[in-house]
Amino acid sequence: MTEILCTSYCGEKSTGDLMSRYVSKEMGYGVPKEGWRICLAHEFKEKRKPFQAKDVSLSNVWDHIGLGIRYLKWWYKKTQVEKKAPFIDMFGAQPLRQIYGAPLGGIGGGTITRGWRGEFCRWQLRPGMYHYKTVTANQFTVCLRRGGQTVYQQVLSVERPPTLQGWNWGYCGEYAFYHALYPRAWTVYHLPGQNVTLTCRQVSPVIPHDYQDSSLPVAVFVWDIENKNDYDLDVSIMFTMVNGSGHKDDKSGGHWNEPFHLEKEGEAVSGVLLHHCTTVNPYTLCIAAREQPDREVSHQTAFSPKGTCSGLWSDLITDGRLDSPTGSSPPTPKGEKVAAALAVGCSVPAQGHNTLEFCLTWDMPKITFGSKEREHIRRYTRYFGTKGDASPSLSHYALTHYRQWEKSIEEWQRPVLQDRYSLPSWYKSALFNELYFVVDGGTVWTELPEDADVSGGVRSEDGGLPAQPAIIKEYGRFAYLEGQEYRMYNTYDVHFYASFALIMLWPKLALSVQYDIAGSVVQQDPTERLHLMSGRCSPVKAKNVVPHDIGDPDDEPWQRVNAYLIHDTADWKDLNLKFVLQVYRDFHLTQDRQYLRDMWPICQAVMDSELKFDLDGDGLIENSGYADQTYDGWTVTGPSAYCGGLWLASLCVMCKMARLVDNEETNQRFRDLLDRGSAAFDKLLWNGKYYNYDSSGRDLSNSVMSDQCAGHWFLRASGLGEGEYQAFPKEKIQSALKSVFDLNVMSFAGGQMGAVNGMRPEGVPDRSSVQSDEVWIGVVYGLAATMIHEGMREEGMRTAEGCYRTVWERLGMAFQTPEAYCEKGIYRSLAYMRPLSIWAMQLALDTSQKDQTTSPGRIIASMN
Ligand SMILES: CC(C)CCC[C@@H](C)[C@H]1CC[C@H]2[C@@H]3CC=C4C[C@@H](O[C@@H]5O[C@H](CO)[C@@H](O)[C@H](O)[C@H]5O)CC[C@]4(C)[C@H]3CC[C@]12C
Repeated sequence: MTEILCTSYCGEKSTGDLMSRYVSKEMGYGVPKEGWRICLAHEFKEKRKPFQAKDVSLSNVWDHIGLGIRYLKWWYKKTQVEKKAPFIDMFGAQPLRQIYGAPLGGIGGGTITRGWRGEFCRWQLRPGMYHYKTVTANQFTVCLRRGGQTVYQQVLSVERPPTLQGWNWGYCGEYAFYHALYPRAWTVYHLPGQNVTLTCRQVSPVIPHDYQDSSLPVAVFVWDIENKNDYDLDVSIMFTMVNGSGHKDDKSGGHWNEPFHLEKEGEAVSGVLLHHCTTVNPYTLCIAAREQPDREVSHQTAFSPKGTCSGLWSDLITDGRLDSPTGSSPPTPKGEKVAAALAVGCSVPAQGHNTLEFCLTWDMPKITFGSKEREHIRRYTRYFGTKGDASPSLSHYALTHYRQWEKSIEEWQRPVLQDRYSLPSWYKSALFNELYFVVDGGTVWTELPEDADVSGGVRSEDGGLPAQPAIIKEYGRFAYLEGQEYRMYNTYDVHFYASFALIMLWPKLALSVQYDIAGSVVQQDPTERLHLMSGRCSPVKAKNVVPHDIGDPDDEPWQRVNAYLIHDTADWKDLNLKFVLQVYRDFHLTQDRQYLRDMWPICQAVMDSELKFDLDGDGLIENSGYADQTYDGWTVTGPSAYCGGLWLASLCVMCKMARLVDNEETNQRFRDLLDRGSAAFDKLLWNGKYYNYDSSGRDLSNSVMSDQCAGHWFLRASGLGEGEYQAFPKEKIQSALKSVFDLNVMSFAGGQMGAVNGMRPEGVPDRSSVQSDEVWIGVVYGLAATMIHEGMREEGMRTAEGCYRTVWERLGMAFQTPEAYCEKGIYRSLAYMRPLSIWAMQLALDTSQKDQTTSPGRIIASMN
């Protein structure tokens, strides 16, 4: 135990590494202690590559040749014939860019990610479709004036781009650092030789349990200026923004800019609207500032962001303000781009401080997905309308409400940051910063159309789902991608892990997702299609099974589910069980009885479907000899620790739910299955130390799987796992977790990289498949949560710490945590959903701290 604590302590130094090039002593204005901090001059030494076909080991090539050929044919048809983007592009994986910081914007209105060096570099305005492009002209520039003379003017960027040569680039990164504690981030710039420190605080309205402001496509930038000189200064900050996102559409012509001023309720804002007039999904960007008597706001409606761009530079340098012409700019001719600038100035007394406030908003109220079949209305339109004229009022609202947002954010984060359970620093950063994916997961949050019928008019015999569930009507529809590179919405086997963030922070959205999945369970799509792994054709969606995902944003999500076509997931063993387990966990945490009543028939239906996987009738399901579960590249045969464990846990919660709905007969039926299934599980899989990977009897069936206790994890997260609702003997779970800690964690990569998915008992990673020697960060956080539930808190923290430090401090993958990495060289699928499971650790910590008598509903309420 001592050793664990020591390593953990020493590990804290890693943050120091990210700051080793920082030369200033200034620590900025109001920057919190906890979070992810990096000097703008930092360079990550290790440069990893995305997993490619060439990385498949020789021993695994044979198993994948068929898939490889079929994928290639499918890819060719998709990209060259249909001219569409494949949902997974094996030949177009994003190279690793070690640049990302916290995204801007609330949930589901589109996102613009800024890099930690300040660049505007990752765009998701078209719903679910990412576009990675740094727009050079999008910058903040500072102008310092003393006694009516400009003494310093600098673009706050360390870049020295080949364009815009009339601007003063190349700010020295050693004088600045970035600090992220999502949903806020700070950049502290000390201005060398000027005795001035600027702190830019970036605030997005991502507020737990708030279903209004959290939907707004806005972000605020608050600039705190500290003047440590003995003389007064006039300071202006200029915000420049191109009309567009660095996409080729920016030059398609017809875009125009327009200055505006809006005054209401005694508060005024002004700025520039940048109308982006594309035929599909048009939008308006807006840069704005709060007007105050002692602040001067000025603008440049339009400038061309090419050439040297010296005009704008001299405009500002002359008097610290911009020309401020009236009237709109003409529409851009084809081939030309346009940009706008907004400057705000104030005086900062000697040894004093002052503040400037800007915001960025984008208004794309109506969206169509790739198929363009239907129009969807974004959630925020409920409050700001669908006309596309909301930017001024969005800006006004953001600039007059951001303080309240910050208050709520601080109240929510305080108990964790204040170290209630002596939590380590890295964990506080991980917990909040990993939350970026709820917003930057290609997330859409829409209104349910009046004519929509979630259950497709299909009712099960004993009642079934309402056509328009009240939760979806009131709280809208929510979808987030499996990953920015794995473009499928609400991938359910993965959401199982990630769902902890939603159920703990926005429980209504978690339930809304469940209603959509339940609606899809009762539907079918008999269209036959080829599945790439098996090479066989089968229907797109079978009835009474949980879908893999609810569709591809480049097609028509919700309407056409199961974009994933590698396997026929109607035959997957984990999806149905993951639905049942989530239903009960959600009920336990929300105490929503209507939800339980609505989901109960669906749970029964999917459990009945699942029962067909118990071919020998021993009460335990069998895997089918291929990768028929979330580890979709790792073959599993016969009863297995992972799916068998999920099955037993599901039987257990079915008993519990049967009791709650007063259905004794069903309780008995599942109790009988549970008794027989547990005995079979024990007999077939327990080896005295841990549960074997599977019971195939292959050489590798006794591999140690890091995720072998997933079923038990969910029982514990649901307040079960003991007494009447115990599916696994306590001592066996503890022994299994200890084996995983000793082997998958401590015997892998020096105990510094989390838990490898599969480990051989002799201490070498299981290399029998393309996924067994990977580390899945989201699985590791779930494993850590299980350890915490079982009283192995030090081990859990140590396990999770390895992943955080690897991803955020060593590999430069901040705000793009991947699905997987291997010990050396490669990673797979950047910006992935599963790591949101870190919130399961928080639930475990909360649960283990709370008095046994505390009602579960209060765990969520206390996060509120
Ligand atoms: C003949 C060549 C030398 C060999 C070529 C082989 C390649 C074409 C394949 C080798 C490995 C395959 C990939 C393995 C994993 C994948 C992940 C999967 O999607 C999601 O994965 C999650 C697990 O990470 C899972 O939980 C989710 O449910 C899935 O939606 C999609 C396929 C693939 C990328 C797979 C593709 C083909 C190979 C690269």
